[in-house]
Amino acid sequence: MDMTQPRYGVLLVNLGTPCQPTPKCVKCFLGDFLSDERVVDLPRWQWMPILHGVILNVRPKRVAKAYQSIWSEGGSPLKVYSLAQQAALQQLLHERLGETIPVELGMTYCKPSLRTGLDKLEQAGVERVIVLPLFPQYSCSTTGAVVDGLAKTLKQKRSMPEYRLIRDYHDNPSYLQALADSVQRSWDANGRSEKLLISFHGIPQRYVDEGDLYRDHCAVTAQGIAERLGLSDDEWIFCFQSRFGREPWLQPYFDETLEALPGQGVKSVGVISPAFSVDCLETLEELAIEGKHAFLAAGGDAYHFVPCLNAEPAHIAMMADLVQQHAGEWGRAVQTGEIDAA
Ligand SMILES: C=CC1=C(C)c2cc3[nH]c(cc4nc(cc5[nH]c(cc1n2)c(C)c5CCC(=O)O)C(CCC(=O)O)=C4C)c(C)c3C=C
Ligand SMILES: [Fe+2]
Ligand SMILES: [Fe+2]
Repeated sequence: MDMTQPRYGVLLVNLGTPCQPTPKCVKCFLGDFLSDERVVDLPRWQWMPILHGVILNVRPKRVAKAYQSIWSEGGSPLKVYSLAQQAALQQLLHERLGETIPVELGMTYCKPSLRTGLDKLEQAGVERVIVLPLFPQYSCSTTGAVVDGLAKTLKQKRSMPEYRLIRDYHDNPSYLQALADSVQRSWDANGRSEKLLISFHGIPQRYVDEGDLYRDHCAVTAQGIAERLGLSDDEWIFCFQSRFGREPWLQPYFDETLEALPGQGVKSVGVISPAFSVDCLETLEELAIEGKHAFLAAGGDAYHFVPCLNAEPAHIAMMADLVQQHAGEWGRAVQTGEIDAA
């Protein structure tokens, strides 16, 4: 074996995000994302006129404003944090293994693309790839779309690497512990809230009725966090945010649940959103800013959003564990022929 060839590489995959918080870039991102049949599965003849005739003319302006309110110096928070994870994971794998395991980032939509991530791994000499979508709970609309995107990318090439997919990690004990610890830190800093809302990005109820594992995965994650914090059943609420379109999405809805709480005598809440590996528009704007306004306007006193795990060491250590477990014999010299050669 070529000693400079890495044993394997890692492709971290996140959803994607606009490159600038402008209506033009947001339109390009939404057009790519919302054209995917995995995300919106209506018949094309029905959906395309709505998408191009209505949504892409109206939504980008409003959503660009929301992106502007959370934009950071390095760009979109989703991209900044995902790149920080990439660098930290490569460094930790190097520390643990004493050799370079290249880690690259690819997005399902927009840039850096899956193609860019895979090309970089190929250029580093990688022939075996662990694909780690940054979606802890499986959904056809996220992880399913990653698999489609990979297939589309590989179709453009004559060769392909061997690859393994980490389908989900919704019940990984280190992931659950890191989430529980992040809530505890928020309580230590802000006081313990009366209720913890464990809110997940929603999907249409119909996808679950048709077999998507997402709701079950979310329920296990939520239960795992509540148990680790020693919460009784009346101290936490399982809910879903970001409804889009007309059909019913997973319920209970975050916004309705939140706004009803002050009327029921609940004046302080904590909010955590474990479906997001990194902070992004949905957490920083919808949950941290809009959620707070809505709760205070409804009569609440204290609202604390618990940030995503981002590039926190416990999170990166969990990712490294996942990668090493899935790499299995790829990570061992005995399988590479080095021992025979010695
Ligand atoms: C239209 C249907 C949508 C489905 C189904 C959906 C599932 C889904 N999404 C995420 C993670 C993210 N979504 C983000 C933004 C976002 N999501 C939708 C729609 C659906 N999501 C839209 C239209 C948008 C863009 C914003 C808007 O127009 O309101 C993001 C944030 C991206 C960023 O740039 O910060 C993430 C992350 C999951 C995990 C999921 C299903 C489980
Ligand atoms: Fe763009
Ligand atoms: Fe989404």
